[in-house]
Amino acid sequence: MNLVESGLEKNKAFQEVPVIDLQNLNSEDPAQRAYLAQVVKDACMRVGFFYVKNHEIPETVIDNTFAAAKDFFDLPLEKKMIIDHKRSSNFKGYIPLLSGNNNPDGAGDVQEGFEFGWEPMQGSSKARLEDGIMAGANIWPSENDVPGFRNAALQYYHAATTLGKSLFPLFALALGLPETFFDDKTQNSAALMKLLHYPPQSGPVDERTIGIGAHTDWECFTILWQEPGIQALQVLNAEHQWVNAPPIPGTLVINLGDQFARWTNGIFKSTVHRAINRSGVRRYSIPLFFGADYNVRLDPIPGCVSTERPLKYEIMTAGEHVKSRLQATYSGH
Ligand SMILES: O=C(O)CCC(=O)C(=O)O
Ligand SMILES: [Fe+2]
Repeated sequence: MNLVESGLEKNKAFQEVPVIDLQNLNSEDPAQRAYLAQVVKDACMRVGFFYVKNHEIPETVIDNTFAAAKDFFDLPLEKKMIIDHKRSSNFKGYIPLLSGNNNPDGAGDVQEGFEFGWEPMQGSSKARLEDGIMAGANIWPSENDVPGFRNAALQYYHAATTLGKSLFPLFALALGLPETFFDDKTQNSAALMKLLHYPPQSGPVDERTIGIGAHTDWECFTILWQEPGIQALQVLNAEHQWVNAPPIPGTLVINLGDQFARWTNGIFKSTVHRAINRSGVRRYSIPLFFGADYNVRLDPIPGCVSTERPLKYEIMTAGEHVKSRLQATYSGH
């Protein structure tokens, strides 16, 4: 069965998000890697979301970043506004409550965030290729206000992008491509990371004003850490039911975004999701959006276009897509 045919077969509504064990991700045995790729392929075509265990981001790195996020969001608003994302190029820095609107029918997301992109660990001299239209330095809160924040956030960023890089060969195998297919398209770790804080919402909640409104992510895939013990994330299935994706201890969520949907002409699903915090307490999450290098054109991958499945998307570069989505989300509403 070719990719288009198996994509059509998978249109049944899922009822839960599968859990995938990454233990054999770097196995020497190609049969083990091929088996893992089959499991991933099913999740990508049917759900667009899966949990991963044995992801190898150390627990201490997660704990330190979680603690740093809490310290940052606890700062007085005027300190956070010094690094308002509107002052930076490409929306780096602090994103105040209600300033983003992921769902165009919504009235603003009930979350505040801090967003940044690649930079070397302090002390490293590693250089980077040009980011073109997505270029822009990170802006950080002062070290006096949140000691250790920058270092903790960068540790997590580098651990998560290492995980992200190691997933591309698996996605390539899942698409029937050589494992190295994405190597030259993902040299730069074009990944944006966000720390998010969702205040609780109680009583009758207006569907237009929730933690993060219904949306798809924009890059190839997202690596999402959710605070343990708090249900908030929901994923939309083909029957328009919201399926809960609660945090599962020891796992991260991986969800596909628009760049993979565009590259595969919709065979890999960029699934709609949202988050609502009705837990009564604050909730934190950490998404890292891992994309193709910003100058890469998202031409459809061989085998994903046919007469029954004509090209669905206008072709653009990865950076053009991310930039246009950022502008739409933060342009005021
Ligand atoms: O906080 C979450 O669980 C989801 C966040 C999300 O979907 C996003 O930032 O794109
Ligand atoms: Fe998302």
